[in-house]
Amino acid sequence: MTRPAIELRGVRYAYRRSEVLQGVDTRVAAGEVVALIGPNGSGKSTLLKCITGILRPRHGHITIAGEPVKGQRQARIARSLSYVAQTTDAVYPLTVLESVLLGLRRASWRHDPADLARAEAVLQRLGMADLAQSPLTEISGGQRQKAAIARALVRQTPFLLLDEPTNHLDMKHKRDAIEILTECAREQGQGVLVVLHDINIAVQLADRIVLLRDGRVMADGPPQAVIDTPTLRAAYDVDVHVVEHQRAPFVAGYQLQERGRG
Ligand SMILES: Nc1ncnc2c1ncn2[C@@H]1O[C@H](COP(=O)(O)OP(=O)(O)OP(=O)(O)O)[C@@H](O)[C@H]1O
Repeated sequence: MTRPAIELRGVRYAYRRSEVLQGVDTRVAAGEVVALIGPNGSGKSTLLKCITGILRPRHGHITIAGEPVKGQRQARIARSLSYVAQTTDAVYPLTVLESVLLGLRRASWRHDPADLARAEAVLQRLGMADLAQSPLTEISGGQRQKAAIARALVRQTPFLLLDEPTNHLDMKHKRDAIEILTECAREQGQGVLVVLHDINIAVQLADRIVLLRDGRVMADGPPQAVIDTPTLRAAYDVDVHVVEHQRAPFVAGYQLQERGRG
């Protein structure tokens, strides 16, 4: 039996006249981690927003476990997926714990003890238990990013979409985030789609990497099949060097351009 999946077929999206997504086909199956990479402006965040139903593509089809996103109410889509947006600025001084409980969006002012236990367990898992009572406006950018991840994890939806969830995190917290997202896929069978700029993290984390450039899928496959020197040079216009490290591709660095020397 095929696993439930998010499927995209021929997805096109334009904000105004310029088409930002130019016919994207890909899928994310339950239990799988897919990393979405590509240069700035290649359409990664737009693609995530199309899947969530925040943006409505002009052409193409998106289905979540066989149900078309088109025409579905946001609340219904939200039952199938959790979304962590790129910016996690705090506007309201909710505590970290309150913000995680908000992820459950219960229609009651009283929090169920089971919800509280679930939220506390997620904070514990992210190493944030000691910050539970801190206002979101008084914690660091990296801590706020982890609170946003916690808000998504507590919902335990079949699919998780995360837009650059590790960009404010230090090495240790990046490693923790990789481990937690891997657990979500392996142990809870969630399908994870994560936008990343750090290609080495994408290689460590993902079963498949989708490389987007100018709104088109340039490569889609296991890390070993997608990450190599010629592909990355073509995608990013940078003289990058990919080597092999622990039997996986590893971006070792890139050449700086000579500017005005000599
Ligand atoms: N609200 C908007 N209105 C108009 N154009 C937009 C809007 N949001 C994004 N764009 C444009 O759409 C293109 C794709 O943007 P998107 O944010 O999807 O790229 P991205 O791959 O996520 O980039 P980054 O890596 O910089 O986050 C860019 O050229 C961007 O300027």
